[in-house]
Amino acid sequence: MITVTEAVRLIGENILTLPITEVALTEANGAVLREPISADRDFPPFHRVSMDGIAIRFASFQTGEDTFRIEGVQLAGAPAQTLQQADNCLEVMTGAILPGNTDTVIRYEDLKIFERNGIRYAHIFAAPKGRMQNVHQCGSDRRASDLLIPAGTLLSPAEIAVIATVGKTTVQVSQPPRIAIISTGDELVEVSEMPLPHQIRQSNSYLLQAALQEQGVKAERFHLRDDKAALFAELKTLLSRFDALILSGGVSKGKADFIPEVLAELGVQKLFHEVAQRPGKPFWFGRVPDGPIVFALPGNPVSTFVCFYKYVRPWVRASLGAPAALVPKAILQEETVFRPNLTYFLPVKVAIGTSGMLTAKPIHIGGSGDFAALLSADGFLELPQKQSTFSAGEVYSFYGFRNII
Ligand SMILES: Nc1nc2c(c(=O)[nH]1)N[C@H]1C(S)=C(S)[C@@H](COP(=O)(O)OP(=O)(O)OC[C@H]3O[C@@H](n4cnc5c(N)ncnc54)[C@H](O)[C@@H]3O)O[C@H]1N2
Ligand code: MOO
Ligand SMILES: [Mg+2]
Repeated sequence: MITVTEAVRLIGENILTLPITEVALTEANGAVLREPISADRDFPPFHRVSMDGIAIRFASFQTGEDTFRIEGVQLAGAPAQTLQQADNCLEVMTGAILPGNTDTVIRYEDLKIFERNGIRYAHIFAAPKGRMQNVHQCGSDRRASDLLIPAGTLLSPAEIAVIATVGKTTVQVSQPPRIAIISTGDELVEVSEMPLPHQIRQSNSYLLQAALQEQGVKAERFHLRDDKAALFAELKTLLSRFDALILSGGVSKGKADFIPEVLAELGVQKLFHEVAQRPGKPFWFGRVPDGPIVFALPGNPVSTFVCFYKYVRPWVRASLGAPAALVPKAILQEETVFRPNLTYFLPVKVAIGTSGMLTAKPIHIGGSGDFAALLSADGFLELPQKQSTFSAGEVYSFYGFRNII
């Protein structure tokens, strides 16, 4: 049996190198960028008016002028006009290009427009502070050809907006790994079926599929019976078709727990079996040398859940080439005692305390088969192996499974 730290290390040594694929920008959110994105033009690409009002020449104001005849209107999206007479003005709108021969914008709030003899004037009553007031100057944010987004960035709406503005309709990203999710067990029937008294509907593969979907991976689901020959034949095919298999069930000590044996016969090299943790102790991990990775997770649903969030999710991110996710700490709210010499993943409900830190309230569950209890939880606190009493106020790593922050 190995420690949680050791398991994390061994998994970290078996990260996939995924090919690059080109996707539509509209499909790229959440993907990992595999090309650098540079500015095609200056940001902003022209002197951009940033307030609705009038544009003048500052020099005219400095000569004592405070009332300007309005020559016309410069709207956003219209080519630049040029002020004809130095002591006149043009009305300008936010987003418009600054008209030629002007260098200062005064907001409508700081002036009054009046009409005399059919001619419109703007009288300003708040002095402009200087040249280029209310002008977002060409190139002041970024310069053409500046690197904007390095390869390896996990794309969020902020990056999508910038990629759009540089004119890319498609973008190179990591191709998601091909993953097969395989539930095993003769007691399991499909969701659409009516289970007999000794059967249950299988849920783990749906849990895993949904959790992978959140990582941008569309995994295929399979179900296999507890039959050694069938497991051998089916897993053989799946190993040839996928980059990784995520199995659930059949890895403990039962008479029908054939998975470790069958994987060994198929040439999957065991990297570890059994991790000093609860839940999830019987976790098996291995790899076909230079080939697919196999996560064989314990079948109890809470164990499958914990192993996914602690081990599989970070592995998917690393394989995609994304930086590791931040693991926040949360303040334990109630004393918790756990004596076995194992790391304990405690289901908790989190909130934000008065200090702004996450607080974690333990959720009591009826063992690792009680996955309905997770409906009240937000994630797990990792309580270290070396300790057995965990006092209220102590701070531990939190692995969340809800989009709440
Ligand atoms: N003698 C021992 N027995 C067990 C040990 C042990 O150390 N010694 N470990 C226990 C622990 S801890 C766990 S966790 C389970 C792991 O069992 P397996 O990985 O072999 O999984 P199964 O036996 O196939 O199933 C366990 C349990 O989970 C249910 N299950 C399985 N797959 C699904 C699914 N897709 N959806 C919903 N539920 C599923 C299954 O029906 C069983 O109830 O072993 C303990 N035993
Ligand atoms: O560790 Mo098992 O994973 O308790 O249910
Ligand atoms: Mg079993």
